[in-house]
Amino acid sequence: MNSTDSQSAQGGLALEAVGLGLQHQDGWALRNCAFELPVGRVCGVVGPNGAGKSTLLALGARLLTPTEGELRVLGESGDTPELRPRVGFVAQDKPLYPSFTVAETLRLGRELNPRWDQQLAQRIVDQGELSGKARIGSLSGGQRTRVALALALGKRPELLLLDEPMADLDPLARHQLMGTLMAEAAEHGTTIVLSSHVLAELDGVIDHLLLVRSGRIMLAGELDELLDAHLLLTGGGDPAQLAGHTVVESRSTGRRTTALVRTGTNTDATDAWESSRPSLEDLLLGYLRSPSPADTTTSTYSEAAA
Ligand SMILES: Nc1ncnc2c1ncn2[C@@H]1O[C@H](COP(=O)(O)OP(=O)(O)OP(=O)(O)O)[C@@H](O)[C@H]1O
Repeated sequence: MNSTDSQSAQGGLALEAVGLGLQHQDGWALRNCAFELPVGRVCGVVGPNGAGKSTLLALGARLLTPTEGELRVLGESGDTPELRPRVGFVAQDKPLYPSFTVAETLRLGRELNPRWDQQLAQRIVDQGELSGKARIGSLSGGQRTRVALALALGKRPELLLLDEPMADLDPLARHQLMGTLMAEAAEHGTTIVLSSHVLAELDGVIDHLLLVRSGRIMLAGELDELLDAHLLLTGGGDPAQLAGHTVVESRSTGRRTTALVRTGTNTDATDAWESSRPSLEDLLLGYLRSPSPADTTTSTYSEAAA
């Protein structure tokens, strides 16, 4: 058993991608991805439309099979019967049986899942004031999302994969359900991986980040470490002074330049600049605006920083 196997077997890693790629007829949705997500983290998956976020989550849920490489889930390489009850997945389109009532949907969850938590699932449904007799097909998009989250959380998975879970929820429901998710993570150590385009929704919630762009992992790691390793610099200095750092992205308006840099060893070079720790939004926008990763991407933050 190599060191990676033993770490996974001890439950150290919820996800571990090695040379992961998924090819569709038209091209690669993900290519050469490598990252590790330790158990117990709340991980945000961020990236532009078409970046590969849903593909990554569907690979984790074993709805897709890699074309190359692998994505180990809770230490398991393939789609084993033992893995299924341990992983919950809410897809972007929240597929549920439209002819079932809410109560029948929860009953199905109870019958299919050995660790089913009826109280939790029922509480999530009740908070949305949904009648057990209502048919799924008659619910609004946000109400269906609530039922889908009740099903996924009621399963009591060790790993919860959520593809844009909050997109069609009203602000109160969003706040309520995010609170329930965080309480779940804190109480049971559930690993939560959620994709979102709403950066404000992730701020203060996630402690791990995966930034996907053009099918590549641009950044992966603990959020605090990533933020600590970058600086947001503002000034009228010569951008050539930033040579001691790796400039992720810079913009100039008039004589002022703002640059997001990965800090290097030569910090004297930036004395002439105002510097601050970037916010999550600064970090994400900087990387999303930076030149295309297609030819230059490295697979993990630590490699990228090397
Ligand atoms: N079934 C499919 N057949 C062919 N190509 C596909 C299929 N599903 C996804 N793709 C392509 O794979 C790439 C990644 O798609 P994916 O849905 O994973 O992106 P995403 O980051 O989730 O996007 P969004 O933010 O818009 O949901 C895109 O180029 C998309 O066109």
